[in-house]
Amino acid sequence: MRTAYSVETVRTAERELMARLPGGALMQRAAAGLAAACADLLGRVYGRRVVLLVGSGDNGGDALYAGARLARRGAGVAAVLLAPGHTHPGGLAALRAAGGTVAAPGAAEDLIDRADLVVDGIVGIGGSGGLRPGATPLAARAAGSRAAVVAVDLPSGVEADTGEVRGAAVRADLTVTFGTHKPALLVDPAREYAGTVRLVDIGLDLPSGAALEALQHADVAALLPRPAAESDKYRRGVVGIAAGSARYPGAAVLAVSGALRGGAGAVRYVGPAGQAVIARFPETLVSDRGPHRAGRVQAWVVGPGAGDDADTVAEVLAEDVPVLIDADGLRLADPGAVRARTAPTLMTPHAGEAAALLGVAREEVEEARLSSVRELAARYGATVLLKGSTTLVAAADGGPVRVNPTGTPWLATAGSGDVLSGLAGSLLAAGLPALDAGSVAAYLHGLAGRFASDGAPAGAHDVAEAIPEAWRDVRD
Ligand SMILES: NC(=O)C1=CN([C@@H]2O[C@H](COP(=O)(O)OP(=O)(O)OC[C@H]3O[C@@H](n4cnc5c(N)ncnc54)[C@H](O)[C@@H]3O)[C@@H](O)[C@H]2O)[C@@H](O)CC1
Ligand SMILES: Nc1ncnc2c1ncn2[C@@H]1O[C@H](COP(=O)(O)OP(=O)(O)O)[C@@H](O)[C@H]1O
Ligand SMILES: [K+]
Repeated sequence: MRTAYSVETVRTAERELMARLPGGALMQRAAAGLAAACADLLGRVYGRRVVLLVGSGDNGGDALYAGARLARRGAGVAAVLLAPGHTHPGGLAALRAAGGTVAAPGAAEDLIDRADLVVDGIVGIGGSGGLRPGATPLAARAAGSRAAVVAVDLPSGVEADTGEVRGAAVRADLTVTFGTHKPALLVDPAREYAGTVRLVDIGLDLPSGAALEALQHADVAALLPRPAAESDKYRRGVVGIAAGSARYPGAAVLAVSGALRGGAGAVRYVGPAGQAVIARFPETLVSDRGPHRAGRVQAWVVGPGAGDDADTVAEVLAEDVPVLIDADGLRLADPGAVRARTAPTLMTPHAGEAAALLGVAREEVEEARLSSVRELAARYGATVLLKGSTTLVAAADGGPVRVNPTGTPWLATAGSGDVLSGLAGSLLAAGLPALDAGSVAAYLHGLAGRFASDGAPAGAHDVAEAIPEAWRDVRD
């Protein structure tokens, strides 16, 4: 499991460690890791031109000490001091002692244009808000130059704890982060500014309460349902799909296609698209009765392509089994009925649907994905999976938010959300708790999207067909 911790937790862990180490030792560890990453990127250090953008805090100190290490290996290193009266004194002395220089006022732009590497030590976890006016043109110049840009700890200008970007920010090719990932390195839009992320171990002792968790293959493999010798289809779980309408029969077919590959022993379908479903998937148990009388299921999926069928949504919400609400179901569900449920509820909005539920503009959700998903989960007393460029899954009672690492923008294709809802519903029916069902489904779905597209456009049905390949990839 990959984890990310809040700034507050990082600071506490740093304080505890610093109390046990000689003064400055932690910064030396950070600077050594940073210099090594820069050297790897440069390939050859001797004769290279390096520009350090140095802010007023310890982030600038890291950059200066790393610059000193590169200067000792023969690089030409110049520091641009953004707050000249407030530069880390030890770092500056080390740079000078190693033969590095401080850029003359007005020389920064030219230096950046000729640099091989620009190191962003403007601000790290002490930052708030976007870049200040003095730094903005330098960050833009670096982005437009041929130099590689390495961010120290975080790309300056992003919000460490939320992944929000509230103004100008540095665009890095590589971010070298210390001790642990910070949420901004895993959550869009900030994640996109970070480039590749390299974690340097500085010996921090972190507690169990991470802000974010990202499942990896081994975690998912341990959670995947697997049939035992004595399993039968009912013991493996039956998932009910209440989806589709005369207008959108395809949503039902796609939800079923995901459900059939999600580990449940059987898929039961109720709704007006039974003929389309059975024509494509003859193994589906199609019922022409409402959810209440369709026969036992261990979890329901309601909403994909449901049109305006509010009665079916209400009927499903009244069932005392886990329920996944997607698409039209999110709009039709009575919030009071969702909150009143005692069995698990998993809601799977995209940013537009989440915005409608929160009563804000879509852009606000996209800019603040982490706070949006937490807010929705708390308001509805449900587990919420927010889809999109960074898929997040939050439980109602707080705790670490799961961030999905496998997605691909090729998944942004009509109907792929329907496949995800069926897949996650199937995992719920197989007995996974809602947080696990949502995050495992997102993981497999993202991987299936990658396999299905392999760099070219793919349809939602291709994604569904690639789920077994994703499953095997995780299990192997
Ligand atoms: N505390 C520690 O033990 C360690 C800290 N390390 C480094 O120290 C950094 C944190 O250092 P600091 O606490 O000094 O904080 P920063 O260096 O991140 O920020 C320092 C100052 O920058 C100013 N600032 C805030 N927002 C700004 C913005 N948007 N634009 C420009 N300036 C802004 C503020 O005056 C703030 O106090 C970490 O990110 C990491 O790079 C590492 O050396 C590892 C050890
Ligand atoms: N930019 C993106 N990067 C990665 N995944 C994305 C992106 N945009 C959409 N997705 C994924 O594609 C799927 C689309 O689902 P959804 O928006 O519900 O579409 P539909 O309603 O057409 O099925 C979701 O799994 C979502 O996370
Ligand atoms: K930085």
